[in-house]
Parts: sequence; structure tokens; C-alpha cells
Amino acid sequence: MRIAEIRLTPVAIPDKPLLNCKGVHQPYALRTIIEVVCDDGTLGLGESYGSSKALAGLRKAAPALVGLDPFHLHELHARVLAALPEGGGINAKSAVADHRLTDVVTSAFEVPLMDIQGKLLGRPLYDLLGGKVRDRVPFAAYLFYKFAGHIGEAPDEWGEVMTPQAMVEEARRFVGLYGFGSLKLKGGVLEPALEIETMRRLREAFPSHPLRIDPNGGWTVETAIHIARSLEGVLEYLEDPVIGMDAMAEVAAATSLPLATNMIVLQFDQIAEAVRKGAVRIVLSDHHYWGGLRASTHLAKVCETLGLGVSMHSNSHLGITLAAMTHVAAATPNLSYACDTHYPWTGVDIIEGGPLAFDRGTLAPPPGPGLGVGLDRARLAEFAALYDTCGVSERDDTAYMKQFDPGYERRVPRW
Ligand SMILES: O=C([O-])C(=O)C[C@H](O)[C@@H](O)C(=O)[O-]
Ligand SMILES: [Mg+2]
Repeated sequence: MRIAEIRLTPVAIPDKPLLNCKGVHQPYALRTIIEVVCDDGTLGLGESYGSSKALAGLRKAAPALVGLDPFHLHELHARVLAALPEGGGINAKSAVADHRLTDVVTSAFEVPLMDIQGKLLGRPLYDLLGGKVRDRVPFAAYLFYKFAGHIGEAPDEWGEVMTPQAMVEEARRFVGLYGFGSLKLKGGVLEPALEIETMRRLREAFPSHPLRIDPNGGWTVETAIHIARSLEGVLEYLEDPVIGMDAMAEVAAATSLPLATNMIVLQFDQIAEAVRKGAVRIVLSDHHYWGGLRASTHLAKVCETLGLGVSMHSNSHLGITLAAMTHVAAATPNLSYACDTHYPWTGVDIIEGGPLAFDRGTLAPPPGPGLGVGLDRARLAEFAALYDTCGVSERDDTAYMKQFDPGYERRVPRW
């Protein structure tokens, strides 16, 4: 059995005006849907980034994969490396760490190949990753400060969330709708005193929910140490308070709070330095840039060996990604925290049966075979058409923020 055809479909999906330290989410988030078809007709599905660099890499590597045996994942990686000798990162504007293009492309195709393997074997994908160690995977509510609505549009159903009290209401709604048992706040948006107050109010309103905050490196070392000390005993972990390995190590040395990251440890060769410097105690995995589902389980094993915790990162995404995250999380014994997900903010999907439904903040991996999700071709065509017409061709939170506030400047650290 060989790969006969690969189809790549960039899509745009509606997003909300969610704030972070670099600006605000545009009205559409971009993704690429990947279909790998074998010569017997078996179809594997995948989902990856929609940035132009990621898409160009996927398009360049795809022809080199025709003829590949879907079980030969080492050969997949070798062919991707050969097809993309220029390497590089995937983000147009990355000032700091970036995701390695060859890992992103390998991962984007590894998921559909494993979907195919599962279908051929008649087994759910988690069985190809060692079997599930949990029936349901816990996810965290991903809380964002937000504007009421997009430019030129009426307020959305979540309305404006720009104060600590409004954030408590957002959290209540998330927990009421989806049952999430952990809360993550995207920080670095309001001045530090207000974000400390937000976390304290969340603690009062949700006394037993683990809490975390992630300003994406939006604070100076001084600000981060002040905030960390103010929130000791309140947070389960503090994610990427500052930018850079040395700055993270400085903050880590000054607080009892464990630091987590998806910004300074993005590749296997960055783990040793982080451990040597004591910069992080928790690494966020993400199969889209760590090199795939198997690489995510390898990362978890390395973390176990080094005494590091494992959590899971997300970006705005659809159900193929969520299914893949759930399979790998179900098969990761030392996943020590609820996984991040942006999924509820998206609210639409291109998978059959519509969006996957959380129950008490958890998801069971779709039963398979493979990923256990199918494509709704009408919805795929709809969001592919939106990609062509929506006017967003690259994520740029800062440029969109300038439309709300012409004087806005991108500053990291901001506070
Ligand atoms: O944990 C993280 O750093 C993220 O989820 C990255 C995302 O890009 C987030 O900052 C966002 O959606 O604004
Ligand atoms: Mg993060």
C-alpha cells in the first residue's frame, strides 16, 4: 500500500477579538486541512497551521510523499528533510523562538499517516501510541480578555471582558457551558495589578479549580517576580512570564511557583539548557511543532526522566487537531495537567457531526478507527471559500490592534 494523492486545503474560521500581549485576534484564524489518500482509497486526515510559510512547506513536501508506505514514518521525516533543505521557521514575524518548519511539516503528515494505519488495523489511534492510560482527557478553560466585537460588527455573544469581574463572569460561563475543571488566563494584557486581582477573584469564585496565567513573555523580570510572589499559593503554574532562557531562570530562582513554557523549549535540543539553568519545571507539548504524535510521547518520556511536568499547548484550531490532541493525551501517562484548547472560541468545525462536545471539561478520544473523525465536505468547502475571500492571509495580532487603537505599539515585554 502506498500514498497515491495528497490534498491540502487552507481554511479560514471565524475567531473572536481575543487579546494577548501582542494585540488582538483577527476575525479569522487560518488552518490547513490535510487529506492523504492511499492507492486502495484509504483516507487519512490532518490539520496544521495556515500561515503562508507553513502552507508553502506543506505544498513543497507533499509531492515527495507520493509512493511512500504509510507505515514508514522515519522515511516520512527523511523525505520532508530532503524536500525542505532550506529549513527555517514558520512564523513570518517571530522575533524570538520559532517552530522548525521541517518538524511542523513532518507532524502535519504524520497524523494522517497514523490515521491511515489505525484504519487499516481497525484500531483507534491511541492504540498505536501505546494504548490509552485514561478514558477521558481533561481540558482547561482558556480565558481571554476581549473586545466586545470585531471592527464594524455588533458585540458577539461573549461581549466585552476587560475587568477582573468581567473575567470571573467569562469563567463562570465557560465552566457552566463546558464543565472545565481548570482555568488558564491569557495575561500580559492589562496592567499587572489588574491581572493579579483577576487571578485572586478567580480563586475566590473557583476555590478548587487549578489556575494558571500565561502572558507570553509580556512582563519584565522585575514585574514577573512581583506577580509570581503575589500569586504563590494561588497558581498551579506560571507560563512564560518573561522572554528568554536566562530571564526565565532568573524568575524561576525568585519564586516557589513552577514555571511552564511553550516559548523557550520548542525543540528537543533546547531541553538540556533549560534544565541546566533551572528555567522551567513544566514543558507544554504540542504535536504540531514537536514533530508529531510519537514525538510528543517521546517528549513526555524525556520530561519524566528529567523530573519535568508535561502540559499541552494549543492555538486556534478545529476538530481534527482536537481529536489528535485527545488521542496523544490519552496515551501519555505523565500528562500532569489539563490540556489547553482554543476550541470553544471557534464554535464551528469541518468534521462530520459538527464540533466535538466536552463533558465535565473532558473529552474521550473518538473511538476510531484511527483518529475517529470524518470530513464534512460542505463545511470544508465553505471555510476554504472563506480563506479566499476573508482578507486575512497571515496572522498579525498587532496590525489588527492598530485598527482599534492607531497609537498601539508592539512591545514585548509590555509591562
Ligand atoms: O500558550 C500559548 O502561548 C498560546 O496559546 C499561544 C496563542 O497564540 C495565544 O497567545 C493566542 O491565541 O493569543
Ligand atoms: Mg503559552
